[in-house]
Amino acid sequence: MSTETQKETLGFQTEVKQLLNLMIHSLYSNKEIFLRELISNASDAAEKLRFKALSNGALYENDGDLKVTVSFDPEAKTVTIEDNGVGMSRDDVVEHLGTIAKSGTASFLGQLTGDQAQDNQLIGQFGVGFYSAFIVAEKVDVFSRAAGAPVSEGVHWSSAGEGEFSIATIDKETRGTQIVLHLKEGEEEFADGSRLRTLVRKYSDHIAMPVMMLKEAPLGMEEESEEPVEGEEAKAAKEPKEVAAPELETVNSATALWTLNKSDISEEEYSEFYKHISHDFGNPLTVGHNRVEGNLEYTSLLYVPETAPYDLWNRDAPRGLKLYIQRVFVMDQADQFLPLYLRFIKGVVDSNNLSLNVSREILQKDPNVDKLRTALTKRVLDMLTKLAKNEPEKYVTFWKSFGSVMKEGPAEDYTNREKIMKLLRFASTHTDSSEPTTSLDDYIGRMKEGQTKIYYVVAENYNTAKNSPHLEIFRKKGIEVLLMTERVDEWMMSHLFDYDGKSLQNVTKGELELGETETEEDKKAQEEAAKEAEGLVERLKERLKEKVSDVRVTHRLTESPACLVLNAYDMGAQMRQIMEAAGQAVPDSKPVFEINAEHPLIQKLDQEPDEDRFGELALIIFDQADLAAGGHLADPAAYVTRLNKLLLELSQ
Ligand SMILES: Nc1ncnc2c1ncn2[C@@H]1O[C@H](COP(=O)(O)OP(=O)(O)OP(=O)(O)O)[C@@H](O)[C@H]1O
Repeated sequence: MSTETQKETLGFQTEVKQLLNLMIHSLYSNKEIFLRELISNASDAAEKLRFKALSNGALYENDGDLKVTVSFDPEAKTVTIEDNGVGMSRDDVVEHLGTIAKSGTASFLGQLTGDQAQDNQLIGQFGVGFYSAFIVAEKVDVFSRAAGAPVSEGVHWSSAGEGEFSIATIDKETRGTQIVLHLKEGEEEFADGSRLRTLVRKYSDHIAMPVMMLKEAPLGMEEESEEPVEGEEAKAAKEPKEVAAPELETVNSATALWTLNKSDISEEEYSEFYKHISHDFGNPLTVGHNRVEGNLEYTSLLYVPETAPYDLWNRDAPRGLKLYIQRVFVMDQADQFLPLYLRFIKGVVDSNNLSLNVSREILQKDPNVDKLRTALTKRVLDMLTKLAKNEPEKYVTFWKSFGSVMKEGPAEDYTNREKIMKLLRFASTHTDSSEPTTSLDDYIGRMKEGQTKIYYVVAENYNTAKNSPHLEIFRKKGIEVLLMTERVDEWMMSHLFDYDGKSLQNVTKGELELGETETEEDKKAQEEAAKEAEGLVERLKERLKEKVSDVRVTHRLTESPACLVLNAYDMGAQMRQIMEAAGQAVPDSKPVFEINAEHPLIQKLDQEPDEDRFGELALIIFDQADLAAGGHLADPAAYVTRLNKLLLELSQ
């Protein structure tokens, strides 16, 4: 290696240090994956060059034979992964191998607890990558030169993975990147030809780039041709050979997985390819592989991951599919091909309809992109529908990871609204569990005779929802109610009005209508109760006029004395909190106060002659109704004072 100039030592970004630590510990039991990660990067680099060279052939520097080479030296205890891809400039190296550019990394790493089991789970959300080299290496040397840059602009990066790295400028004849791992003590097993071959075949069989290794001659034997040889050729073959330079051979299949027929691909191969493109540790939950011919020609290989990445909520984080055009890699994170609410999908789309001469800007204008997006969206929704139908348990796993993102769907994608609604899952009073397993179709299948609406409640958490006073009458009548507790629920429901001809009804809003599940007798009894309580209602209206828009006798309650009901078009508590937290002005609205005229406390209230005591008691019942539905009192201290006063009086 030529002399090094401009050598300097730099510190890793704090996040890199943390990540390195985490990775080395949590991946130790799966350490061999470093090879997959480095080969993935090398193969990506070669594919990137192929694309760039379409518009600038000089980048090939007369070597268009793209490949990845793996070699080893048992004496020096090294493993080397080399590619002749795009390579990196000095700035690229500092940026890519010294920092983590992904937004949200710091806050993700801030969640680390020091508890290994818990932290190991977290790393699963992050994805592996170059730094996995340090699982097996005590020192890593990277030699790189960007394609097209002069020989004198090579870079040598070196680090022991302990907080800093050195970087120097060198001469590098060949473009691309060479990564030399100096194996840790105890990891020498990797400096072995058959071990490496096995790993390449296991993990990197179906990447598009050939992975080359030196041919291994059988021990103690000259290499022999397998073809039967005759005559002159046979004579020549028997003559002693010059010791030729060792030859490289391709170790993997080197055919991009999605170009094969489904029937020729094993589940394992699908999983390995998923890890190759996603840098995920785990297996995918499900995969969809389709080849479509005709006007719109494409192959898609789409994966649903099992766990959500740490930055799922960052709607600006880069994501999307890997785009290939006529088998040539064009770009990562092509986010034009799926709507945002499907941003968790990983995969590849390979199309024949787009021009290889594309950029992100051109893609935005190409009508074929819209067609592909429509087709791929449908594919994903069909894939999920199939998963829900055939493997409901897996579907619940999916829903727990990505359900809240899917809930952005009905508002974002009007065309597919019905399909998406079919995929929604909720907790429900029917299952008596917080697991989101009930679909709208399940609900409809269990509707009572005469029931025309789908009832739901939105609350901060499962217990508040389940124990909400608003559910009392539903429980009594055996009518199921969906329990919604996610932040996006109220927002989503504000975009949905009906499903399969049944309207969706929030049980805490508007007048309660139970349709034909109510008998004539029920209705008569309600009218009578209302009449009897007219006096009390008037008194309460007067007393609470600052706080409520109306007071009426309820028929929702069987056990609680009172509840608060929102007017049909008012914003619910959850949306209100979200808007307020975002600093938005929220219109003021007063609830309706509904009282259970049969409740002993309400009857006591009715009989209270002292107007002051009546007022105090009314306020307590009002605040309690708010509390029971998960509300946050406007003046909690005043409530406590009133209640204590009452308790004292009672104990005297
Ligand atoms: N062999 C290589 N040739 C060229 N660039 C490389 C190579 N290996 C890594 N890089 C650069 O370093 C970056 C960081 O690599 P790393 O493996 O840590 O992240 P990554 O998660 O693989 O990145 P990506 O999400 O793009 O795959 C890569 O995105 C790439 O730009």
